[in-house]
Amino acid sequence: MGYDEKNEIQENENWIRIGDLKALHGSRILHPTRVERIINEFIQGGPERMQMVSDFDFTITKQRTDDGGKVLSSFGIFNACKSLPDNFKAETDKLYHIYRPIEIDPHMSKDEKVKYMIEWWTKSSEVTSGFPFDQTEIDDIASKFKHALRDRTHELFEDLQRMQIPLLVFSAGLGNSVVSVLKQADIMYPNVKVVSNFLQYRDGLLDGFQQPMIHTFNKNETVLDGHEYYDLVHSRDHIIVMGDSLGDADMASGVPSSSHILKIGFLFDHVEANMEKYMNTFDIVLVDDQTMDVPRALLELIEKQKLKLKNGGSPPAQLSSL
Ligand SMILES: C[n+]1cn([C@@H]2O[C@H](COP(=O)(O)OP(=O)(O)O)[C@@H](O)[C@H]2O)c2nc(N)[nH]c(=O)c21
Ligand SMILES: [Mg+2]
Repeated sequence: MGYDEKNEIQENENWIRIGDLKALHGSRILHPTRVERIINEFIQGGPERMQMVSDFDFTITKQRTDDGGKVLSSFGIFNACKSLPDNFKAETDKLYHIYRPIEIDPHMSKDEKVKYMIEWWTKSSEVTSGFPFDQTEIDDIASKFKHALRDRTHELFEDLQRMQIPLLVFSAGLGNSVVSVLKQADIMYPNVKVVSNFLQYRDGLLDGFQQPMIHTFNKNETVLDGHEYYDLVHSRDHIIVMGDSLGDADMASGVPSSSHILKIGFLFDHVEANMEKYMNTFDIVLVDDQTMDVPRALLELIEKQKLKLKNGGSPPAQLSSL
């Protein structure tokens, strides 16, 4: 059943109009009435019902930096490590050129792609084996990218921590790089969980990635089955999903069907060619927005309402920047 039909909450004097939300003024929204309704549902449900799920590469990191510097992906950070054997780069490049076109092939179905993606991650894991490797190499390179996080990422993570809202950072990339960037940026708070591919060691040598393998098409909450994180969040049915790739929009599939999900998509490349697909996939499309201002504005509304209820009256003045 579509969200519009449910009409669970009533419009009242606290109803927030989407047109009044300054943070959304530059965004593209296909179904504003639906988005307005979800936002109001989130506000009335409060932080206790919220969870956030975010992609890492080019969602928590920027798609474009102020100085034009390239931002490496989590796999890119690993590949830039100096001690990797000579044949490693050649082999991973070869795999990339075979499988990346399949991953983004608009003519192949998702079901057909899955087996190729499993093949890619499996071969990549095999190549990442049999040589010594020290995590400090990743840390040295990752330290350069702690400044490439979207503007106000620190504030967003602080908001989530203060409101005790769990954040799942989902990456089909390399978890060691993701965690390293977040730790060095001092935002790896206890409410942040990274689900990704982590390096595994055997007898002091690399032994591929740990299970379960996270690839482009299982990057969603179904892989959390049996995971302790699932127990923590499965009752939180108000979900903000953030991503920069179309596949990121599915990251919350696997949560109960009654959940209300608001998907925010960051669009940067080939804006005109991609716009229609992004608008059909994400509820809110942000074009070349290198900040966390929109998710923060939503959280601010939720927090403001909670404080208002607590104080039994008006919200405090300092929370009225919207
Ligand atoms: C197995 N493998 C996958 N990728 C890419 O890494 C991406 C990670 O996927 P993601 O976590 O969805 O991040 P992103 O979409 O924000 O980048 C995939 O979409 C693949 O294109 C890979 N990239 C590199 N450099 N090396 C690899 O071995 C490799
Ligand atoms: Mg991404």
